[in-house]
Amino acid sequence: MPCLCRGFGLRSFDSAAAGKRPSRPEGPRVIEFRAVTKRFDDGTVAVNHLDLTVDAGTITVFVGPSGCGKTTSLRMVNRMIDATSGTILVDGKDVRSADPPTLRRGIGYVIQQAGLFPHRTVLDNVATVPLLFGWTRRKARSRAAELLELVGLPASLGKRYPVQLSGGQQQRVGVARALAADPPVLLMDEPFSAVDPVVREGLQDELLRLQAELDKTIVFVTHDIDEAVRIGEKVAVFRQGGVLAQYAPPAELLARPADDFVAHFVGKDRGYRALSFVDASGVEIREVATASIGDAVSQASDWRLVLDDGRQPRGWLPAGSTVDGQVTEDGLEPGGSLYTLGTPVRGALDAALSSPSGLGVVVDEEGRYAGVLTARQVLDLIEAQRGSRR
Ligand SMILES: Nc1ncnc2c1ncn2[C@@H]1O[C@H](COP(=O)(O)OP(=O)(O)OP(=O)(O)O)[C@@H](O)[C@H]1O
Repeated sequence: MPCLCRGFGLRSFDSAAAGKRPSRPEGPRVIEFRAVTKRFDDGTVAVNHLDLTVDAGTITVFVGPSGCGKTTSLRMVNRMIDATSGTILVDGKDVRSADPPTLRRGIGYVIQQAGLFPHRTVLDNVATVPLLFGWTRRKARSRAAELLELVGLPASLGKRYPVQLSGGQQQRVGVARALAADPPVLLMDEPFSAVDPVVREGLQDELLRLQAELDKTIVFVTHDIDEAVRIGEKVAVFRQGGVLAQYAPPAELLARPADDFVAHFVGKDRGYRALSFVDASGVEIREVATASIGDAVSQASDWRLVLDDGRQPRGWLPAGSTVDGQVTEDGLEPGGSLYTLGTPVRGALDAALSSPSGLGVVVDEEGRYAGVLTARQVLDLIEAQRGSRR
């Protein structure tokens, strides 16, 4: 998908709104929690002495079991909840020194099930904040249309009401609405938890793509560790009582959990999942005999990979099989997963293990055959990398 955000970044928004609100720094902002505690009136300690720095321009994920203080921590940043003690700084400024509406103008907020206004069209939902800033209706709607495009929604959906959208589409609208003021900080509270796993993965990819273009400081709350390690550059694992158990990049969390609680929380197959963060560029791929649909192959003495006209893999011709005449789709065994060059080693291992020939098929970014590799090669690489870390 082409970059759709060019030309309507912060500057264009500010200039269009010139005179309507004070200017503010442009870059992403750092968020610091310093000894932050939240005790509710009934005595519940939701967050207990939290010390944590969210780096500017990163996606940081708060994860942990239900009731461990993730949402409370998030809401203290935009002062929907005030801390009992300690300090939260956004770009070095104590959030308590800002009045909440002004503070929230620089902090987008996305919640589960999008929280859209049901009686407003999709376009008007997204245009809400620009209208609050005093833009004309026409200009606000045109900005909203740009944002819908940015989050991958067709313009035709703008006229619908939220109830007429799928869950995934509603979430995209929620993200578009939160981006409308081009805030440097984005808080996202379980934004994708109400949609099915496939849609959810698409939304996660979309968020990563958006972030690569927009460079926000994003704090993302989830109770799903897989989501956390997929999108987080750093992950904060909370335990009951609002205590921070570990704060680390995903690879470190999986490889070196701080204690039994974190080890249990990140899951029993964490060793395998950690392979998502291991570079596979050291694996040497090799050639294998190939054929095309329609080729005449009298006797296949070894596994042969069958490619289509565009050199994309179609399946395997089993070793020892005798083929009379041409290679046809019917004579093929379905291939395993494909490993795309330049992606993590987990995909390479999966390609080898899922291939009927035992040879994992490697493709380039366009999906064209590039070579094959074995599980043994991948395991040797993993061992070598472990050895070099010791
Ligand atoms: N207004 C309140 N008054 C009293 N206790 C509260 C209040 N809001 C939240 N809590 C309690 O604070 C603790 C932390 O709640 P919080 O919503 O931050 O957890 P969470 O980790 O986001 O949970 P979940 O994953 O279930 O959303 C919980 O024990 C909750 O019951």
